[in-house]
Amino acid sequence: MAHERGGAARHPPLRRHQPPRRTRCLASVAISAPWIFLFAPDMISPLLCSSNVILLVLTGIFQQYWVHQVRKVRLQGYYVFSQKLKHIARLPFATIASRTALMLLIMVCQPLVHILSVSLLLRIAIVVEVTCAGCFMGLYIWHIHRYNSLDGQPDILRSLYSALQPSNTFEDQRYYDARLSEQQMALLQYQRENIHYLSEEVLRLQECLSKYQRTDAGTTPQVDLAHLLASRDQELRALTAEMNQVHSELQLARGLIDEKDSEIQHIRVSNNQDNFELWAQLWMLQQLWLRRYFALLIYLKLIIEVAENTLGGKKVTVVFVLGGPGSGKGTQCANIVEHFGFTHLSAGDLLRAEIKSGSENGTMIENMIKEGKIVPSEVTIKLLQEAMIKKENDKFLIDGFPRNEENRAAFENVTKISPAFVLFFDCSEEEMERRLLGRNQGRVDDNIETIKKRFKTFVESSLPVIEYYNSKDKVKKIDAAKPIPEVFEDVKTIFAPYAPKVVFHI
Ligand SMILES: Nc1ncnc2c1ncn2[C@@H]1O[C@H](COP(=O)(O)OP(=O)(O)OP(=O)(O)O)[C@@H](O)[C@H]1O
Ligand SMILES: Nc1ccn([C@@H]2O[C@H](COP(=O)(O)O)[C@@H](O)[C@H]2O)c(=O)n1
Repeated sequence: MAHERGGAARHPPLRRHQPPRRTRCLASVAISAPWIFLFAPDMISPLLCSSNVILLVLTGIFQQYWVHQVRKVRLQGYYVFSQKLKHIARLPFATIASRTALMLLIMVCQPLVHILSVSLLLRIAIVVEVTCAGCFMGLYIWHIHRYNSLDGQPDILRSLYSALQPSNTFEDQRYYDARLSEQQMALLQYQRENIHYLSEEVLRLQECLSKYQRTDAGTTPQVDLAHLLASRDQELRALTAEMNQVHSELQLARGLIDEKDSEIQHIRVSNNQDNFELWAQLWMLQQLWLRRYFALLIYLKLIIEVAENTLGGKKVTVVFVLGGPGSGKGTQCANIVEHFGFTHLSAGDLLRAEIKSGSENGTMIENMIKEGKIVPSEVTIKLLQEAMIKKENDKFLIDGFPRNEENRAAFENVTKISPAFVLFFDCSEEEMERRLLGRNQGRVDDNIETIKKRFKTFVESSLPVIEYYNSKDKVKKIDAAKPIPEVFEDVKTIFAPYAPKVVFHI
């Protein structure tokens, strides 16, 4: 962006303007009039006055042309510079107008003027007038020359926002109070269009959000989970496609501007002003696309934010609790629930409940558990999603999940939920084995044969998942070999940010 603008700024389209030859001729005639008309002294004063009036008219026309040029400088985005030029462009006309008025006054007051002859006074007036006008013209030409060698960037954006900026100095105040140029107005118009566009997008977003809202006061949301997730995925895909399209259109616009930049360089030599207009249009077009592009990026960010870590219309916090079998995950989760208000979802418990419910997957799950193997992800994820939706809470401890890479990837893909962190209970196999054999809860997998298989599965499949989250700096490791209360002290430190807020009742 800066490149394009800079490029354009390096090749300003204005050319240096000389005062028309006619004006110069008239000025010389006016200066030499008193001497030309020596043979007819009575003619000098009226002739001087009339030539001055003609000069005034011509300067007026010439001023119009300059003002038009200044407008082009402003349109190009050099607002401050055009403000300076605007005043200078008016000075020659103002000088000639005031001198003409003075000359006419001298003529009218002729009988009262005794100090110097009228003719001499007129000559002095015209010399001063021509000198001043010449100086101002020179100043204008010098400024134009400076402008043509200008390497800065247009200050249009500064002037556009100037009205919104607080100002301290008087100069600033004058600058801010200056009337908005047409270019500024155009940019404001584009901003308005963009705001309109954004508000439409916000409405669309709100519509999307309403789908996630609960429809009754009960605990069960009236929304089909699969449909909800599918439509969210579709929205994301559509938006990404739209953004890609806008991006390619933006590239196209940039390409065109680059092309026109080189043309403008050529035009600068040939003094063709038409393509400058084209450049201005392209610059505006690029601005439009850029604004649209950024608006889309913001929109995309919003959508992603909405899509991520959302379930049944609510933002959820998920903590994965991992560790070897018997490391004490379930024991500590119960404490966390009590102290920090989380909902505990044990993948193993959900699978065991599924067996008990007599579901068609029951036998398969039971066999997998007996073998210490990991049940296919879709079964476990479905159970977890259902459990999460059923609960009112928005803070979940997911215990014993993800157990392998497939579990992890599938959960993130399907739910778009990533854990706030992973709580890892680190314990030796000897200690875990001792605890499992002493658990005495009648579990089919708490026998030495299955325990050995479960340890193997943990090392081969679950540890890589912990490694994965560790590489993302998400693992909080706990020494789980310590006694239960000591382990919980460490756990408490980690969960301190999730402590329920103390409410003071008056
Ligand atoms: N820090 C500890 N010190 C001693 N015993 C513990 C400790 N933590 C838990 N235990 C005991 O070890 C046994 C297993 O604990 P727990 O069920 O919490 O482990 P787990 O990690 O959830 O196991 P699994 O993965 O098999 O479900 C329980 O009998 C429990 O009372
Ligand atoms: N994500 C999971 C979690 C558990 N399993 C199976 O359940 C068994 C018991 O799990 P615990 O967490 O209670 O120890 C486990 O050995 C697995 O067979 C699973 O498949 N997937």
